[in-house]
Amino acid sequence: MNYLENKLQEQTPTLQEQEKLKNIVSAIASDINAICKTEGIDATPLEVGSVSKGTNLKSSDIDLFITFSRSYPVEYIEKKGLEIGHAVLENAIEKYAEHPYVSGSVSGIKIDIVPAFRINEGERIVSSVDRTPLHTIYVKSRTDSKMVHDIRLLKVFLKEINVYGSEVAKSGFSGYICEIAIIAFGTFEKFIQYMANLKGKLIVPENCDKEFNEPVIIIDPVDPTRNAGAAVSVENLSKLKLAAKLYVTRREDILFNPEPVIKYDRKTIMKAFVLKKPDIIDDIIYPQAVRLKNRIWDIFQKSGFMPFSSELYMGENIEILIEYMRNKLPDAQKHMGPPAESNESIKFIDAWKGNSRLMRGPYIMGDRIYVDTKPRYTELEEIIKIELEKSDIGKNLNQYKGEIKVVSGKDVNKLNVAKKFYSKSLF
Ligand SMILES: Nc1ccn([C@@H]2O[C@H](COP(=O)(O)OP(=O)(O)OP(=O)(O)O)[C@@H](O)[C@H]2O)c(=O)n1
Ligand SMILES: [Mg+2]
Repeated sequence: MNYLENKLQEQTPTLQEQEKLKNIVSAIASDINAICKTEGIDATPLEVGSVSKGTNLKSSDIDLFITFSRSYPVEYIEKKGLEIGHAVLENAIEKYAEHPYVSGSVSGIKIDIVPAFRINEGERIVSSVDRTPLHTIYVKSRTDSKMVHDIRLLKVFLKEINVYGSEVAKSGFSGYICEIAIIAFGTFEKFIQYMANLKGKLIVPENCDKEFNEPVIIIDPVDPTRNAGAAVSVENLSKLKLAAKLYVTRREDILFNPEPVIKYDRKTIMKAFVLKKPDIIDDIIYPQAVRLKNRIWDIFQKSGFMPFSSELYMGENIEILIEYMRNKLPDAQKHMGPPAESNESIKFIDAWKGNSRLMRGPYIMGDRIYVDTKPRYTELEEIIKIELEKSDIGKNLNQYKGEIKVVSGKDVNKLNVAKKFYSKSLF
C-alpha cells in the first residue's frame, strides 16, 4: 500500500467511531426535538457537514443545525438557537460567524450547533449557513462509496501538504471543495492529474462564465452566485499544483519528506514585534495581523533598512519577524522630487533651500529632481513607533499599537515565529 493510502487508513474513522458519532447526534437531536415540541417551536434538528455525508476523517467535528421555519424573524432564531444550543450542550461557548452559534464537545468530539432557516432548493437564502443543508443533499445524491473514499483521500492529501481548511489564517481548501472536485472530476487520480498540468486559475466547472477575481473559482452547485473556492490563496493553489506534479511523477521523496535546509548564521539582522492577541476569533484578527506585518515591512522599506524576508505567527501572541540588511542609516539618503518639467519642481527646490538636513543637491537625474538628505529619524524603533502611530491597522488591533514589544538579537530565535521562519519548506 502506498504512503497516502496508509495515511487514509489511519485517518478513516472505524465503524465503532462512526457508530459513536451517530449516537451522539441522535441523542442531541432528540433533545432538540423535545424542546421544540414543549415550547411549540417550528424547528427541526438536522445533521450536516462531513459526518452527514460520510466524508469525515477522524479529526472532524459534528455539525448539527437547527432549521427554523422561514416565518420567524432572524433575531428570534438567533436567540432561540443559542438558548437551545446551551440547553442540549453542557459547557458550550458562543462563537460568532455571520450569526452567533454554540460550540462545545461531547466525549471528546467537537460539536457546533448552528441555527439556520429551512430552505428548499431554489429558494432565496437569508444567510450563508442556510445553504449548508442543501450541500448535504447535493453531495449525498451524487456520491457512491468509491467517491466517498476519494473525497477522504483528497482531504488526507491536502492535509499532508498543509492546505486543508478554509479558515482565514489557513486560506486553504474546505471539505466541501473536496466533495465538489471529486464529483466534478470523478476520481482522485483524475483531479490530481488535472492539477498537475493546470496553468493559471483553477476553475470548476471549466466552462463557467461567471466573473470572479479569486485564484480558485469553484461554483457552488447549490448556489451558482457563490464561489465556494473564494478563500483559497494563490500560495495554496501553487502548493497543490506542485504537489500534484510530484505525485504524478512519483517523487514521494520531495512530496512527503520535505527536509528544509536550516542554517542559523545568516549574517543578517532580525527583529520581531510581539503583541498579545486580543480575545476575538482568528478569522477577524488574522487579516489585521497581516496588515500590521505589511505596514511594518513598508516602514523598514521606505526608511532604508532594506528588509528582505518576513514571517507572521499567530498563537497566544501575534509575532511578526522582519529580516533586514542594515541596522544604521547612513547620513545621506536619496530623496526623489518631482519631474523637472512639472510645475512642482520650483516648489521642491524652494522647500529644501536652507534645510539643515540637506546633504547634496538639488540635482537632476534622468527627468527628475533629487536631493540627498539626512534622514529625519535614524533609530529604527523610533521610526516604527512614529509611523505605526499614524497607520490604520484595523478596528481591533489599532488600540494595541502602543503595546508592541520589540525583540532583537538572539532573543528573536526563542520565538515561535523564528521556528516557523527557519523551518519553512515547500509544504
Ligand atoms: N468554507 C466553507 C465552510 C463550510 N461550508 C459548509 O459547512 C459545512 C460544515 O463545515 P465544516 O465542518 O467546516 O466542513 P466539513 O465539510 O464538515 O469538513 P470537515 O470534515 O473538515 O469537518 C460544510 O459541509 C459545507 O456545507 C462551506 O460551504 N464552506
Ligand atoms: Mg465538519
